[in-house]
Amino acid sequence: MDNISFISSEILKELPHVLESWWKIIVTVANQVNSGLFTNFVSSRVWSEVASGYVKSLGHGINIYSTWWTVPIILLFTVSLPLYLVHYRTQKRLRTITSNLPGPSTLPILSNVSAFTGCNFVQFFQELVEAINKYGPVVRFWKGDKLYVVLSNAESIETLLTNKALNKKNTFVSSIASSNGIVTSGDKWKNHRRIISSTFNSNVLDQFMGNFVENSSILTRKLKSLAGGCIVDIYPFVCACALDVMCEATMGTNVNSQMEGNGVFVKILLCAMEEVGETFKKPWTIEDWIHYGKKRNEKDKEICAKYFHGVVDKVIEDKLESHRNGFRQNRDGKQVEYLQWIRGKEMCLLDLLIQDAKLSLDDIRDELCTLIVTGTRVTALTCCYVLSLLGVYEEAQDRIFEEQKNIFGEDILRAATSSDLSSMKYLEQVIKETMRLYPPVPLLFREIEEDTQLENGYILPKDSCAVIFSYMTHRNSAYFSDPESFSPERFSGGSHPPYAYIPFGGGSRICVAYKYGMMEAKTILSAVLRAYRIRTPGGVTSLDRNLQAGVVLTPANGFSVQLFQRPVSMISNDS
Ligand code: HEM
Repeated sequence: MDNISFISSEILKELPHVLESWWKIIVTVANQVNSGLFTNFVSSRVWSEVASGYVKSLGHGINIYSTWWTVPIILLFTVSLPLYLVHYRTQKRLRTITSNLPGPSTLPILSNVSAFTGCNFVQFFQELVEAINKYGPVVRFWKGDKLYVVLSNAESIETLLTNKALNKKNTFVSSIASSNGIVTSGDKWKNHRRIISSTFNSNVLDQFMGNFVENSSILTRKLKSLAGGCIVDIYPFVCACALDVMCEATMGTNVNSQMEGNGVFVKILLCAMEEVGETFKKPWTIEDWIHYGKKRNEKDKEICAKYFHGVVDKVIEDKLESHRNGFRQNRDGKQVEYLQWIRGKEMCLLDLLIQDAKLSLDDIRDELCTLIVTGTRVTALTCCYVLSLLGVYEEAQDRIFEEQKNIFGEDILRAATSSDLSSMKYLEQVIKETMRLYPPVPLLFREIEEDTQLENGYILPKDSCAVIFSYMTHRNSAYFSDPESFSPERFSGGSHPPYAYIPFGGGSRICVAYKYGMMEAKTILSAVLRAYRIRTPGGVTSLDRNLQAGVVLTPANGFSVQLFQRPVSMISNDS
């Protein structure tokens, strides 16, 4: 009896709220239908008519009750009331714990989805930035019953990244790379991370120099045809270079994407990168619906994935053959004895993965694909942001060129060595400052598996998801003076709280290849900047206006620069 009276008093208390929120939901859904967003989701003509009828009725004062679809609407309304009350009761604890978290007002059921639906990915990024500016460094968003807390203060980030119990990522899957290996958690992650770390461990990084130098030199030759002042998007060129480097490092095979620029392999890889971004860009809003819409392209994606996996599988099979025969081919094409090789330095990641008896063929292929797709893009983006900024801040570019001349002297054509890279102090500061302003991975996701108290008193409840927004942390004046300005010198010895600067993440899931990534970026940038002067006609505003955040931070309109060949060029004529 008590229960019944409790429920009825709850109903009475909540009734005005339910009525108001139901109406808001109807209006929001109807608007979305009318704007075509739901065309895949709500394909039935009846549904479209129902909802657009509502929109029309709202706008033009049509009497909605006189039309035939009033019956289903009333039915829906009646069903929604008890459903909403059940929802209200199950969410009570969560809502009480999180009631003090700042954030935009929410609609029941639709939560904050409506705040983001309909905006493109650039607008979405701007909305996110504005939310932090408005509500502060901790902002909550609801997507249905799922709570996302966006964090940008160094103290909360430290609490999260250093807590070993909180290292489960929210993963995103593409048709080429699944989320089974290094991006998962638990024992599988530990085992895969151990193997991958040994490949990119700082003691063995020198072995990659040949790979970096060779592919950077191909890049500078490819760019030659673009030099002379025309505006070009350098991203596809740098990406192809990073892809060749990555395939060589992980599989011991160069896929020659730079030399065969129209190759299917590169194109598919670029599509796969976009696809991961697409499914990710609106993580707490409409990704399920985007997935639904994308089902139409499922066949194409399957074909692409099949091709991509076919290339990778072929490389794996060749390697397995060498392992079985006791021989393998070294980089010069010579047959080397297996025992000699096992002690040698030429072990690529694939060799190590094959050696691990626990890994299946699918595991190996998955891991390779994940690394190729992720590692290629972030390194290419880092280089492109640096080049674009140097095209704006020409003094910094001059200073880098001076440094390069001091290191290479007369022999500006010489291949860089790892000791040259260590001497490129100013270039390193420029890369670090660029990654501060444009962190290639701007959002880190962590699934919260236990209630976690932050130092500022807020509680992240179990089953919520923390989103670390490093882009905003890096631009916080509490950690960096004059944070919007480009000032590489700040990395010449200045200090900031450790978790205020996290371009490679932090804690147990810090980037497994960050030293390798820095070396690769330095080698590529050194080669390009010794050969060309860069200018960025649109300035930083064109970059900033078009930023979009997904798995990675990219400008929607690419990286448009002008290249001018330097008088003393390292480019040979045999391109
Ligand atoms: C300069 C370029 C790079 C940047 C800025 C970068 C950034 C990052 C960041 C921020 C994370 C942490 C993600 C998180 O905590 O959720 C990460 C993780 C990771 N990165 Fe990098 N990365 C770079 C280069 C690379 C390269 C070249 C590879 C591949 C060889 C790579 C492989 C990985 C892997 C496998 C992880 C996951 C580690 C784990 O979860 O245990 N990264 N990277």
